[in-house]
Amino acid sequence: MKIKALEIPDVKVLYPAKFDDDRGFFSEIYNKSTYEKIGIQEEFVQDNHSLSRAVGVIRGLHYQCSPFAQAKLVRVVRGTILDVAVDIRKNSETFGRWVSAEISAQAWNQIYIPKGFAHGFVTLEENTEVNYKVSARYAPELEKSIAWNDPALKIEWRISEGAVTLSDKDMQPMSFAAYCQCPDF
Ligand SMILES: Cc1cn([C@H]2C[C@H](O)[C@@H](COP(=O)(O)OP(=O)(O)O[C@H]3O[C@H](C)C(=O)[C@H](O)[C@H]3O)O2)c(=O)[nH]c1=O
Repeated sequence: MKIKALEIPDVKVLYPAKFDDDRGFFSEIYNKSTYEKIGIQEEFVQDNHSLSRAVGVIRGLHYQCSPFAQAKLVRVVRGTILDVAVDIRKNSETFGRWVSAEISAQAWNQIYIPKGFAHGFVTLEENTEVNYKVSARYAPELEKSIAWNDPALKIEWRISEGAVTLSDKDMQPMSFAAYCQCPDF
């Protein structure tokens, strides 16, 4: 499988093989032993699927605190997202830096995001459906949000601020400065 390490090498873009034939195609979209060999050791315990109808839907930046911190393996089954991961590990040399990658059904790629990152994406096509595995169950009481448009992070979302659709939760996030006062990783 082709792998592309991003500027923060713990975050990887994966390109699973896709076997086309006259009937259509076949692809192993996850295989524990294959993924362990490339360093993805987590046991994934939950699969998520979200549909975002509009272009410019931003979901994020989210993370769960220990003991339910989540590694994520994200793919897109319809449409396209710009996926963003922010390093929020206080002792990391890339603390506060972010990486992004375009993940799409067309490219048939995936992005692996370890624990210790705040995660989000913006949809770049209508009716985009995202499937992702997480390594810990949903724990809403331990879930936190950092502002997607925090000036301290300067994330390039490729969408103008006026064209963004957010959940109520994502309209009341904490600032990155507030996170830095009491980091969770
Ligand atoms: C995340 C989650 C949500 N829910 C319920 C809770 C709400 O009633 C509803 C929508 O949840 P929320 O608005 O938090 O969904 P997203 O905004 O897509 O959240 C996700 O956005 C970014 C991309 C992430 O990386 C996280 O996986 C997750 O935080 O689904 C569940 O029942 N289980 C879950 O694991």
